[in-house]
Amino acid sequence: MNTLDFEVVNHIAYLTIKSPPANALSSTLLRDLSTRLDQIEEDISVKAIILRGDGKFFSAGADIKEFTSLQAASDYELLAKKGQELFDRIEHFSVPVIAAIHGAALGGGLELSMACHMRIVTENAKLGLPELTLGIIPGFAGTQRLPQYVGTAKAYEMILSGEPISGKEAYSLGLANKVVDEDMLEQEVRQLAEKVIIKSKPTINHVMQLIPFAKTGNFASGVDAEAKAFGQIFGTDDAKEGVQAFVEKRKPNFQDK
Ligand SMILES: C/C=C/C(=O)SCCNC(=O)CCNC(=O)[C@H](O)C(C)(C)COP(=O)(O)OP(=O)(O)OC[C@H]1O[C@@H](n2cnc3c(N)ncnc32)[C@H](O)[C@@H]1OP(=O)(O)O
Repeated sequence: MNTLDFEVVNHIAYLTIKSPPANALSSTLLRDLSTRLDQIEEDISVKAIILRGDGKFFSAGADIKEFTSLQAASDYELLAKKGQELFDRIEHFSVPVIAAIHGAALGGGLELSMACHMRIVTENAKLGLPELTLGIIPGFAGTQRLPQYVGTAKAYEMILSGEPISGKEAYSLGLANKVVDEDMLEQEVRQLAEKVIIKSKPTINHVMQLIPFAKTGNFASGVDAEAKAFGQIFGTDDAKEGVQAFVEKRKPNFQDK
C-alpha cells in the first residue's frame, strides 16, 4: 500500500498519508485507508490512532485530477457515497482517531479530519472547504459536519466564501482541540494519545460507541445506551482494579478486560 504508511508502536497505530505532492484523497488512497482500518480492527493491542500527512500538507482534499475521469452524475454520486461511508466508519470506529493537521486540510482533507474524534492543528495550517471555488460543492459530508463544529453562521461563511481559516481560528471556534507550533505537533499528538492508551480498552470502546449518540441529537437513546454500558463495565476486571486502586491510593494496572 503506497499511499499510506502504517505502523503500530506501544498501542498507537500511526497512519500517515503519503501521496505527494498534496496528499490528495484519490480513490486508491480511500481504499487503502479502509483496508488499514480493517487491519486495526483485528489488532486488539491498538487503543488510539494518529492520522497525519507526510510532506507539506495533511491533505488538499479529493483528487481534483481524478475528477476528469468521471462522466455521469451517478459516478460522482457514488464517489461521494463511498467517501461518506468511509468517514462515517471512522466517526463510529471503536478506537479514537486523532488527526494531526499541518499545512492544509482542505475540501475532503478537512472532511476526513472532521470525521476523526480529535484534531490538533498547527497555528498556520489552512482549514477550509473551497469546493465552491471549483464550481462544485462539498461531497464527503462537509455541509453536515462543519456546522456541528463551528455553528451554522460560520459554516455558511466558510463554505460560501471558499476561504480557509487558520489553525488558530479553528481552535478558537472549537474545530480543533489544540493549536501548537509546527515543531511541537508530533509530540503534542503523541502525548494526547498516550493519555488515552493507559485507559482500559473496554472503557475506551464504550465511550466511542456512546458519544456519537450526542451528534445525532438522540439524547434518549444515548442515555439509555450509556446506562446499559455503565452496567456492563462494572462487570470487568479493569473496573474492579480501577476502583480498588483508587481506594488503595495507587495507580491502576489495567489488563484491558
Ligand atoms: C468530495 C470532496 C471534494 C474535494 O475535496 S474537491 C478539492 C478541494 N480542495 C482544493 O480545492 C484544494 C486545491 N489545492 C490548493 O488550494 C493548493 O494546491 C494548496 C493550498 C493545497 C497548496 O498550494 P501550493 O503550496 O501553492 O501548491 P500547488 O502548486 O497549488 O499544489 C502542489 C501540487 O499539488 C497539486 N494539488 C493540490 N491540490 C490537489 C488536489 N486536491 N487534487 C489533486 N492535485 C492537487 C497541484 O496541482 C500541484 O501539482 P503540480 O505540481 O503537478 O502542478
